Amino acid sequence: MDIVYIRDFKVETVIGMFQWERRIRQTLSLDLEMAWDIRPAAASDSIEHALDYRAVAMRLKSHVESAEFQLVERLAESVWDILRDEFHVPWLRLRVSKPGAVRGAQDVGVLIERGRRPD
Ligand SMILES: Nc1nc2c(c(=O)[nH]1)N=C([C@H](O)[C@@H](O)CO)CN2
Repeated sequence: MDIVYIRDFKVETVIGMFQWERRIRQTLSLDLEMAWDIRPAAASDSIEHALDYRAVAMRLKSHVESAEFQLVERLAESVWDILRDEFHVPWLRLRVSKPGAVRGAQDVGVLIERGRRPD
């Protein structure tokens, strides 16, 4: 199985369950691993056959910046919905990190795997 990835993708959004968090924007970091057979793109050398990581990043930036979720869980699932439905990604591993949310920890968050992992 091949992977197209985006690492430490920082996006600002309203996120959190506390009142003070509803009034500010916080920076999240997303790490994505998306299953994709890269051989057709390698053979054709054409973006048409590739999972365009720039297009994915731009779509997710727009989505996350305009979202106002309380939980990182909800945000993670919404990212999977977009990748599955709009980009036809068959399998995703996604880490959503919220830096500085817990004193003493570098970051906290969720790590999910969704979809069917191709062989
Ligand atoms: N499993 C989760 N736990 C917590 C979340 C969350 O999104 N998922 N969020 C918070 C607060 O918003 C926190 O980030 C503020 O410091 C607490 N626990």
